[in-house]
Amino acid sequence: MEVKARAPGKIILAGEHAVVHGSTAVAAAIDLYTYVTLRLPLHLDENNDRLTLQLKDLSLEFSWSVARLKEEIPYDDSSNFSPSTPSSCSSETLKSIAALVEEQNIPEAKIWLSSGISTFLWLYTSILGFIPATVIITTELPYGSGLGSSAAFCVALTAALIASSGSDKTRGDGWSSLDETNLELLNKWAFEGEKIIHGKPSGIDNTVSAYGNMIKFCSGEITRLQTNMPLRMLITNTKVGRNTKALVAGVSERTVRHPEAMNSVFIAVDSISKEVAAIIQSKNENSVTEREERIKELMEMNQGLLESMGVSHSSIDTVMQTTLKHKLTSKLTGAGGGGCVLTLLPTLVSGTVVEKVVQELESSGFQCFTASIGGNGAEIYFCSD
Ligand SMILES: Nc1ncnc2c1ncn2[C@@H]1O[C@H](COP(=O)(O)OP(=O)(O)O)[C@@H](O)[C@H]1O
Ligand SMILES: C[C@@](O)(CCOP(=O)(O)O)CC(=O)O
Ligand SMILES: [Mg+2]
Repeated sequence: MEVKARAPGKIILAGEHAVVHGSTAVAAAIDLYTYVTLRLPLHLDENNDRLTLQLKDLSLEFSWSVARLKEEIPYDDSSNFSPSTPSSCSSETLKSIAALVEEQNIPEAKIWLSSGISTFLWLYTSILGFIPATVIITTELPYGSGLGSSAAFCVALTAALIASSGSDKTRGDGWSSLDETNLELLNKWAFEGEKIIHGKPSGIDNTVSAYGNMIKFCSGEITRLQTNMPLRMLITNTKVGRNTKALVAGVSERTVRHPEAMNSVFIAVDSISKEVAAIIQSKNENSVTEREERIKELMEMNQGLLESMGVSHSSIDTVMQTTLKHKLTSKLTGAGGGGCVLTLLPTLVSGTVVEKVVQELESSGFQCFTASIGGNGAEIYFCSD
């Protein structure tokens, strides 16, 4: 049996990092996806007892004997493996899983994949149990750049696992969404996966990847945003590698050192995000240009506050200065420290200006692209046997 799933990356328009500390944030899905193909054998075969993970874009394959996974990963014998009860990975289990990942001799230059592979083993064995399969992953998202590759990976993988474990294998034509109950379940499991990669995620990335569109998010509360405002963003990847877990931990450490000052920052971010959400949703009482001007100013303020949290980077400053020369406003998106930067492209900005900005940014070694904002969330596809 073969099931495919896909889940989108995201941009955070306002509120990253502060959202981990209870502030509101606004995020939107983008049309860049992570795809998972899950192949389960039709009949269990004694000669094939392997769980294989192929990361196609990286030409890497990892494989474990299922019997060995069962020996090493603690599990509760009394429970039927069931996707219906999301639970956290204990530190004891994570330690055993990390040892299984370490044995795979991941190339040193790709060691950042370890947390993703651990997450794979944990989500797979928790949801499907110890059965052989081949799982193939491809992605259109850059890894570790602020566009939510970790969440798209967790969401797409969980969607494929839930789809293949469930009784409801409604075989619609092409890609179809999950029903509300499964979507909620998927989101909970994906959040548990994100915890292994991020340490202390807010849950905004997995939520927007699972549900799609545009959301306002605060302490796990989700508001789906409806908008008729054409929002165009240029995305610039500084290609400076960084790691969300370390950046999130850095902000928490700063918060311990300066609780009052940082809490004031988080309160300010909360107001900014709420205002961004209100502008995006407002129904034409202001012209698009006026609304864009207000969003521009709020992005500028949000970027200043992200700088005060210590998550910006000289490469981000370069993007800011380059775009500002053309009167365009930018802010980092995601965890910062490098990664991707968003630049608002107002409706009235000319194509020539955009071309010029892109040319300048690319001559500094950055990569620019646009993505469509606010598309579908997680989807599944049952392939005929
Ligand atoms: N397709 C994938 N396959 C395996 N691991 C992945 C994949 N995508 C993301 N990851 C994991 O997520 C990590 C990147 O997540 P993170 O630092 O949160 O950045 P972002 O989510 O912004 O891309 C990678 O180091 C890897 O462990
Ligand atoms: C910094 C943060 O707000 C977003 C991280 O996004 P990304 O992993 O950099 O794509 C963390 C979180 O909300 O979990
Ligand atoms: Mg991430």
